[in-house]
Amino acid sequence: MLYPINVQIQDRNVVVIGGGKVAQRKVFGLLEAGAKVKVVSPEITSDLLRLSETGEISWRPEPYGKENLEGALLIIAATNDRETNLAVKRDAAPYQLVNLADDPDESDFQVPSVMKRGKLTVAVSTSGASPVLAKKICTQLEEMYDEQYESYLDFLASSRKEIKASVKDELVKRKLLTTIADESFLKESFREERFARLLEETISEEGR
Ligand SMILES: C[C@@]1(CC(=O)O)c2cc3[nH]c(cc4nc(cc5[nH]c(cc(n2)[C@H]1CCC(=O)O)[C@@](C)(CC(=O)O)[C@@H]5CCC(=O)O)C(CC(=O)O)=C4CCC(=O)O)c(CCC(=O)O)c3CC(=O)O
Ligand SMILES: NC(=O)C1=CN([C@@H]2O[C@H](COP(=O)(O)OP(=O)(O)OC[C@H]3O[C@@H](n4cnc5c(N)ncnc54)[C@H](O)[C@@H]3O)[C@@H](O)[C@H]2O)C=CC1
Repeated sequence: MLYPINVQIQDRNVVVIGGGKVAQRKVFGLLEAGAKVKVVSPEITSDLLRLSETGEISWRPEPYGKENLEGALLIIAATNDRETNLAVKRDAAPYQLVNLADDPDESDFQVPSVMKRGKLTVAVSTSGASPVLAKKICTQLEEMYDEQYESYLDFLASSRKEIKASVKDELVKRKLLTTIADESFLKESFREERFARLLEETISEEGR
């Protein structure tokens, strides 16, 4: 079974071996999350070339060698050469996580399909059974969780901070946190005001 985590990779080193379509898709996702990406491949796509020219990625125009893995937190082997991909897995240190684009079973991690709405991230995995289905489910989720969730999550984040800072009783705190996650707050046009009133009432009741 796979253990899902959301990794903070801002400014962390990630090495991508291979520079084709699959490598490119992985690189785009990694850059979005702020990773420092190095691509190792004799040839790369025109989009990757552009990224290397602007300095958004570094490119080593050479075939894979073991030394390329040094200092990487995550490694993606996305060449079209199975032997090379397997060599990457073999050469990696035990503390490095390797993704093999052509071998779910040998991979230490798999890249899910992702749907984002501001602070909301939904990652869908089919454990390699059907990446197409994973993508389709994300598209359905995008309709279910539309644009209004972006500001709603910002509201929830700031309200939750206020609740944690000002309400002492654990039960009351839990009740408030559950209340603001109710759909009525999603739809409410004046939710900040409604929340402020609710918090004020709760605090004054607690003080009694
Ligand atoms: C195991 C995994 C490893 C990994 O890459 O991490 C893996 C493995 C393989 N994919 C293959 C094929 C395709 N992959 C896609 C698309 C995506 N693949 C992604 C992830 C994953 N793919 C991981 C499991 C995720 C899961 O299932 O939960 C996504 C979600 C994320 C991403 O890649 O960023 C991204 C959707 C992006 C989005 O959401 O937009 C498409 C469709 C398309 O390109 O549109 C096809 C063609 C159709 C088909 O073959 O089904 C093949 C066969 C290669 C061959 O036959 O040569 C293998 C190898 C094998 O199965 O052995
Ligand atoms: N995980 C996924 O989402 C998917 C995985 N695949 C698999 O991913 C692999 C790559 O697919 P594409 O990107 O479409 O292939 P591609 O043919 O577009 O690109 C292959 C890249 O690998 C590079 N390469 C080849 N040998 C190398 C070496 N020794 N060292 C460094 N780089 C080397 C080439 O220069 C090229 O840039 C294939 O094995 C395919 O089966 C395919 C589709 C989706």
